[in-house]
Amino acid sequence: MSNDSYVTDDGRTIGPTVMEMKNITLRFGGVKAITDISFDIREGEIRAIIGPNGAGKSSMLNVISGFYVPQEGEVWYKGAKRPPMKPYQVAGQGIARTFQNIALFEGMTVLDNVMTGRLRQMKANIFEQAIWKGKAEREEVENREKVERIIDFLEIQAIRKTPVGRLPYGLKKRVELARALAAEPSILLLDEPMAGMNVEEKEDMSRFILDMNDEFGTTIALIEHDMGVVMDLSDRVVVMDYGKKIGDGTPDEVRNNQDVIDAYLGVAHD
Ligand SMILES: Nc1ncnc2c1ncn2[C@@H]1O[C@H](COP(=O)(O)OP(=O)(O)OP(=O)(O)O)[C@@H](O)[C@H]1O
Repeated sequence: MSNDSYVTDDGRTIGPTVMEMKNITLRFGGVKAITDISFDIREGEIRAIIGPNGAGKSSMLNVISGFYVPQEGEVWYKGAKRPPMKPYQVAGQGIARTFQNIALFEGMTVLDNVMTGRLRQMKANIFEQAIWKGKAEREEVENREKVERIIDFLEIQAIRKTPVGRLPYGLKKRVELARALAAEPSILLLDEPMAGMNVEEKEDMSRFILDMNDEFGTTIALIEHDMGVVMDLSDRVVVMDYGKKIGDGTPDEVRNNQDVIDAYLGVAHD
């Protein structure tokens, strides 16, 4: 847990701890997917969780987003211990996520999909909308402005009115990112954002993640299988292997960690 701030070499401010995982253990019957893992996420940073197949990355992402409640350990968010919560409650606290298998409304346009990301911010209820049109209209205008800014930012203006189902994979991923960003999350969780992408798409996605963090100050936590892509992107990296944490630090620290090298080369464990 850290209360101080620092400025990175590229001029971004990394703030105090916003989320802390304390001694998390998660079991599925006899299988221990996560064993006693602790780490923190700081405001404004890009934090990656990496590891080989079956390391427990998805399980960890699902603990953060409330899909799984661990048998042991605590999740601390904004200075308070989080009680067991449903995923929608976690989302309500400002933790947005994307999914590896893209969860968009295929029949809806790009614009409408991104607008759904704003639902949490829409305060006027149906009753208020009926008796106080002005408030609902003002809200609608404000939501549209925010959404249009994100659409411009992610360079998807040209496909605003296109049904998502017609888009290629790389663009769908970008729309999903736009929708998550529209929620103005305190933490944005990305589930293997580069999976299934070609080199060019990976480069685009890396750039958007970096720019997003820079422009909106969004705190980003991502899980990724491919070690290469996250090293240029992340401020700090947690490395998991067989459900355990085997490394945690800057990309350089992690790259030179012998346990990490062994895990990625498939060296046998004790
Ligand atoms: N719902 C579940 N039921 C039972 N076992 C599970 C479940 N989800 C994950 N596991 C097991 O937990 C371990 C960690 O899996 P997890 O999917 O979290 O790893 P991962 O690092 O995300 O892997 P990958 O890179 O292959 O997606 C594996 O042994 C997996 O078989």
